[in-house]
Amino acid sequence: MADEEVYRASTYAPVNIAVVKYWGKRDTTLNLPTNSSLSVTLSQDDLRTHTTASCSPTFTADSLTLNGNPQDITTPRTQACLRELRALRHALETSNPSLPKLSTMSLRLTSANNFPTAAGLASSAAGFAALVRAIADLYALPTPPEDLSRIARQGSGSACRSLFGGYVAWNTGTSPDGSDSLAHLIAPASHWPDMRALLLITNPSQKAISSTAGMQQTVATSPLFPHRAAEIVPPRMRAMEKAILSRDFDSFATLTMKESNNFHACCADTHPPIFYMNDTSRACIRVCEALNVAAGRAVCAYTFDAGPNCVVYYLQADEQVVAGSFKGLVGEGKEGWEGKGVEARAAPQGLETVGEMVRQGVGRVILTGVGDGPRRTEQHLC
Ligand SMILES: Nc1ncnc2c1ncn2[C@@H]1O[C@H](COP(=O)(O)OP(=O)(O)OP(=O)(O)O)[C@@H](O)[C@H]1O
Ligand SMILES: C[C@@](O)(CCOP(=O)(O)OP(=O)(O)O)CC(=O)O
Repeated sequence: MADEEVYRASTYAPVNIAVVKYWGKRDTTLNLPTNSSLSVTLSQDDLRTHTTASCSPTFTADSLTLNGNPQDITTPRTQACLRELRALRHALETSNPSLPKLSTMSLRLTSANNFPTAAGLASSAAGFAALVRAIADLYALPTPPEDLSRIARQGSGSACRSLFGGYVAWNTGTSPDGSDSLAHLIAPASHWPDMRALLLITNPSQKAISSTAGMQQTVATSPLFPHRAAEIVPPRMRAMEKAILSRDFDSFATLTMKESNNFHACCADTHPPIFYMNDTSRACIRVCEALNVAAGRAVCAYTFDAGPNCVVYYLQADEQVVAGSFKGLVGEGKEGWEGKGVEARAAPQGLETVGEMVRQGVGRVILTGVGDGPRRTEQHLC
C-alpha cells in the first residue's frame, strides 16, 4: 500500500435509482429525510464512479478533483464525511499505536464519473458512496456498510443507498441526531438478477434546480407534500419491499410509476413550480403505457429523478418487447445500443406522434441492470 509514503485505496461505486423517492429533509445539516426511500442499484459495468483516496505526510491540504476539475472540498457535507471517517481511523490508531497515523495526514481525492454529472442520474449518490468507501478502505476501517451509510448520507442523502448493491432501503429514522437514519439491504442483486434498466438520455446537461434546493422548496411550499410523506410513502415502502421479496414485477412496476408521478406532482405543486420532466420525458411515459396495454400486463415501469432522463425498469424476459420497441422508436443509430443484442421492433399502433418526439429527443441510451455494491480496485487515478 505504501509507496514513498503515499497510501492509496481505490473503489468503483454504483448509481442507484429510487423506486420510492427521497424528496425533502427534516434536518438539512444532517441530511435527515422526511420519508423513507427504496432503490435499485445499477450495474457498475455500465455506470460508475471511480475514486482514489490517497494520503501522505507530504500532502499539505485536503483536495478533491472530479473529472479532472478541482472541486470545493470545504463544503459542510464533504467536511462532515471526512471528519467522521478520520474520527474512526483515529480510534483505530489509538487502540493500535503501531498503525501509521493516516488520520493526521491530508487527503487527496481523485474521482471520475463515466456518465453525466448533476443531470438527474444520481451522480451525487455514486460520488459520495465512492468517496466514503475509498476513504474507509484507505483507513482499513472494519465499519459495516450500515454505519458507513450514516456517513455517506451526510454527503448526499441518496448516497447511503449505494453502499450495498441490489435492492436497498433507507429508513427515515426518528432520532434527532440521525443515528437511526441508515440504509439497509432488502435483497442482493442475485435475489432478482433479471431486473433490467434502460436509461433514455433526453438531456445530459446539468439541471437548473439541484435536488438539494428543489426538495426544500417543496417542503416549504407544497401543501401536497405533507400528505405524501405521512400517508402515501409509508404503505408504499411496505408494498415495494414485499413486491421485491416476492419478485412480483406487476406490483413493482405499478408502484414505481405511481411513485414517480407522485414525486413529480409534488414538484409541480411547489411554488414556484419545479418541472424536471420535458416533452420527451412525457412521450417516454406514453410509450411505456402503450407497451403495458399492448402486452396486457406490466412489462415495464418508468421513473424519473430530478431531471428529464427516463429510467425504464423491465425483466430480462421482456427485453425484446421493451428495449426492442424503444430501439425501434429512438433509432438504431443512437449511441448505447451497440453490442447489447436488442433487435429493433415496431412499437404498438397509435404512437406516431410520441414516437417522433422520442426519436428526436432521446440522444443516447444506456442499457444496464441491477448490480452489486462498491468494488475495490487496484486501478488508481493518482
Ligand atoms: N464523483 C463524485 N465525487 C464527489 N462528488 C460528486 C461526484 N459526482 C457528483 N458529485 C457531487 O454531486 C453533485 C451533483 O448532485 P445533484 O444531486 O445535483 O445531481 P445528481 O446526483 O446527478 O442527480 P439526482 O440526485 O437528482 O439524481 C455534483 O455537483 C458534485 O458536487
Ligand atoms: C430525486 C432523487 O434522486 C433525489 C435525490 O436527492 P439527493 O440525494 O441528490 O439530495 P441531497 O441529499 O440533497 O444530496 C430521489 C432519490 O434518489 O431518492
